[in-house]
Amino acid sequence: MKRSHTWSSSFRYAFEGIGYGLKTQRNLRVHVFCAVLAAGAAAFFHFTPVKWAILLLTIALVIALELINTAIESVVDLASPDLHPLAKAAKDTAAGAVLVSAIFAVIIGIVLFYAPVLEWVTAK
Ligand SMILES: Nc1ncnc2c1ncn2[C@@H]1O[C@H](COP(=O)(O)OP(=O)(O)OP(=O)(O)O)[C@@H](O)[C@H]1O
Repeated sequence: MKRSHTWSSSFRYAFEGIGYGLKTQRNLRVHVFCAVLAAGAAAFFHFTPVKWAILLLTIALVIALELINTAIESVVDLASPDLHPLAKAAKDTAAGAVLVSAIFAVIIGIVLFYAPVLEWVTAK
């Protein structure tokens, strides 16, 4: 395959990868949906720049790990179409990385939103 190293082609391939992930991975679509909801709520509660930074970093981490997980799944399926304990280990640990980030994202979400939601509910 001919390889090109221009900036525009690198971006295009990266966006093709994101598109592939969105098309094939339901979990990635769920993460993106939750990220949009969280960003909307952050705008509603007028998050400070620091809270925005924490929220956006958390969103980026979960989505990036989901994309890496998809990449690992593809490589494993290519390299080991038959069952193999190392193929299982690769897929399961990659999935574990996504799970760890998702669990901590929920905890961070609670920390960030608890006070403003409580204030909003009690002010009504
Ligand atoms: N080649 C393999 N050898 C051994 N175990 C495997 C192999 N492929 C998959 N598995 C096991 O089956 C599980 C499910 O794999 P499967 O390929 O169905 O889904 P996935 O690609 O890991 O995830 P997703 O459903 O998000 O695409 C893996 O987590 C792993 O435990």
